[in-house]
Amino acid sequence: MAPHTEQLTRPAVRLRGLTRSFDGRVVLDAIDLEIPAGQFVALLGHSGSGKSTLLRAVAGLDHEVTGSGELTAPERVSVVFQDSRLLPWRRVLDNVLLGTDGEERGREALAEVGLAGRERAWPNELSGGEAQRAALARSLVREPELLLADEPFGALDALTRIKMHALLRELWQRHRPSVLLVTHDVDEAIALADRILVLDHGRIGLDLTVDREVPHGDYRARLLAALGVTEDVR
Ligand SMILES: Nc1ncnc2c1ncn2[C@@H]1O[C@H](COP(=O)(O)OP(=O)(O)OP(=O)(O)O)[C@@H](O)[C@H]1O
Repeated sequence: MAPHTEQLTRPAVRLRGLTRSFDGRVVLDAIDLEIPAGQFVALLGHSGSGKSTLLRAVAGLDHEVTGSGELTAPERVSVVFQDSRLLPWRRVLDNVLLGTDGEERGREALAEVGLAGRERAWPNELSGGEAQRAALARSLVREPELLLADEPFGALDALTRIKMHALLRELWQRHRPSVLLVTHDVDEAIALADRILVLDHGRIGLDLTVDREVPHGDYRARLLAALGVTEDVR
């Protein structure tokens, strides 16, 4: 394969045999995974199934991961968490720019997330949804090849969450990073992702490609079944 073609088709993330144990308890059990460049992947699983552990490993935040194989991730990675993690003593624009230069790009990123005019606000003057918008702007400014998001909308009310879904999907379409989104929410996963993984007993139990033409309900039933949840309460 020509080097150029190889670069275009090389996966953004590649895990081979990724294993993680805590006190002898295996949480990630020899996981193999490839995420192509530009793909939007959601990671579902029960509480405690290891979703955050997997995300932290890919982010390079876990230095104790042992694997029989490899863990490859792009150089430019941004991480968004459930709380915005804005520094309270810096204004919104300064938070967005932290560790970078290019004020103009910071202003543009704030405008992209609907926060034009709030550059000089303090983080405690923002609502929860606005703070998460600022966190998205901070991640965008770094033009990440990979965006890792750990329950980024988990603390938001239902209406704000719907707006944030639309925003994230729009930003992804414009910038096309690969995305790995950790979520508990089956509907969020279907609304946003092109591929949904279910983590179960340390392994990827289901790897589902989402076709936007197929009704959401079809995926919902399969995902709930994979998660061992039944909706029939009669
Ligand atoms: N630093 C740690 N030390 C010990 N055990 C840990 C540590 N981090 C995670 N674990 C354990 O690993 C398992 C997976 O945790 P993880 O946070 O990855 O789950 P999760 O799927 O993200 O859960 P949730 O959906 O509740 O956030 C849990 O049993 C947790 O207690």
